[in-house]
Amino acid sequence: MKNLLAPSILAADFCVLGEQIREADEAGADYIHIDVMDGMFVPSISFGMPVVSSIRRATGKLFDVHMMVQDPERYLKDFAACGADSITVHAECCRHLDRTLQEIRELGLRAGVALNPATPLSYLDYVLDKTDMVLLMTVNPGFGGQAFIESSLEKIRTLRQRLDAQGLETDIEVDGGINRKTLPRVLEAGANVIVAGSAVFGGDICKNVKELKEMMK
Ligand SMILES: O=C(CO)[C@H](O)[C@H](O)COP(=O)(O)O
Ligand SMILES: [Fe+2]
Repeated sequence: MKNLLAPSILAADFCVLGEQIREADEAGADYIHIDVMDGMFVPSISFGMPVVSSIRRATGKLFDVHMMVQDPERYLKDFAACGADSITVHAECCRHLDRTLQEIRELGLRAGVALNPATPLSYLDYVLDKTDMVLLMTVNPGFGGQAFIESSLEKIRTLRQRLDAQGLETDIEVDGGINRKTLPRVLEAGANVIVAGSAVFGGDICKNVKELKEMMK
């Protein structure tokens, strides 16, 4: 499977957001990871549709929208209209996960399901055929810059084994605490879409993207 790097703009300098996204794009980022937080499912509030529309002008790279939002089905059409290419919803937030995933695909987007660190993989049992990507949170969602949760490794490994056993090439995305130390470990466990916030935007963006991409070859 192809390994892909998805810099999380939550860690960017919002004063120069477009420029930093362009820098990450030109250095070789594959996706742009966009964390939408509602202050309900997670304590923090980040940004919404107007910001996504604006930054759409900065890059043609795939917009990977991670919705940390209660009842996210309320906003699917809006984010599709703003330029999202992929929408990932938390299983913990959806009363009708199967329907929500279908709606995302009907909008012509890639559909993702996110699981918190404490949420079991069994939440995926009956929706894998409607899921393009599983996002395994490797920190508790809500903030950037947190430490990687070790038990995630076994969860990634188990999920990859289950997908392989079913002949599925579903992407496994990991999000939270990914850096030069944890990256080789999550890749080895079977993750292939790598979100990195502080490890990309904390410091020299171009150098960080290039080094992380090199480690993913
Ligand atoms: O979804 C998220 C937080 O809920 C972010 O994508 C994640 O925290 C990335 O930040 P870092 O790489 O600094 O941990
Ligand atoms: Fe995220």
